[in-house]
Amino acid sequence: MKKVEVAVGVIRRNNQIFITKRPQNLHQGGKWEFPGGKREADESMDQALVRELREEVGIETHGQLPLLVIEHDYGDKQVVLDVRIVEQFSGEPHGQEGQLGAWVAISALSDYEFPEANKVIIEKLLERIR
Ligand SMILES: Nc1nc2c([nH]c(=O)n2[C@H]2C[C@H](O)[C@@H](COP(=O)(O)OP(=O)(O)OP(=O)(O)O)O2)c(=O)[nH]1
Ligand SMILES: [Mg+2]
Repeated sequence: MKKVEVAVGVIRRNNQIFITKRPQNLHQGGKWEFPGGKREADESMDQALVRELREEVGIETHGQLPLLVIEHDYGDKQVVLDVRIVEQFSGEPHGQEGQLGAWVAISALSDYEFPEANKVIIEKLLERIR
């Protein structure tokens, strides 16, 4: 099965992260996520993240810090998530495609339901604020 490469943005302001809810009809729908999406063939990961954050949450990204890369097999789909922290951006993030959005304290992220692959992302963020 082909691996789907996904650029994922952890949008951070102080100790809060902006998350959105995946539309029900999509893969892993109904769960919360860090905004992002598939890299297109003619793009770098950086470019893919800038485009996805513009399309999904309406911000302009000015800086990306690598956090981790996760490979996960959902059975029906194999993904490689390239997760970056975004602290430098302009505009106020909001669900630009009608999806719910929320600023959540890092310590409260574990109260939200995320796709399975996200467990390690949340663990790593928690380690950072400990
Ligand atoms: N954006 C995002 N995707 C995630 C997360 N965790 C996780 O397993 N995924 C998976 C779900 C999807 O299979 C894939 C992302 O694809 P996507 O549906 O967001 O892609 P996209 O925005 O380009 O949308 P489209 O091409 O389907 O319109 O990565 C996460 O935190 N954020
Ligand atoms: Mg997406």
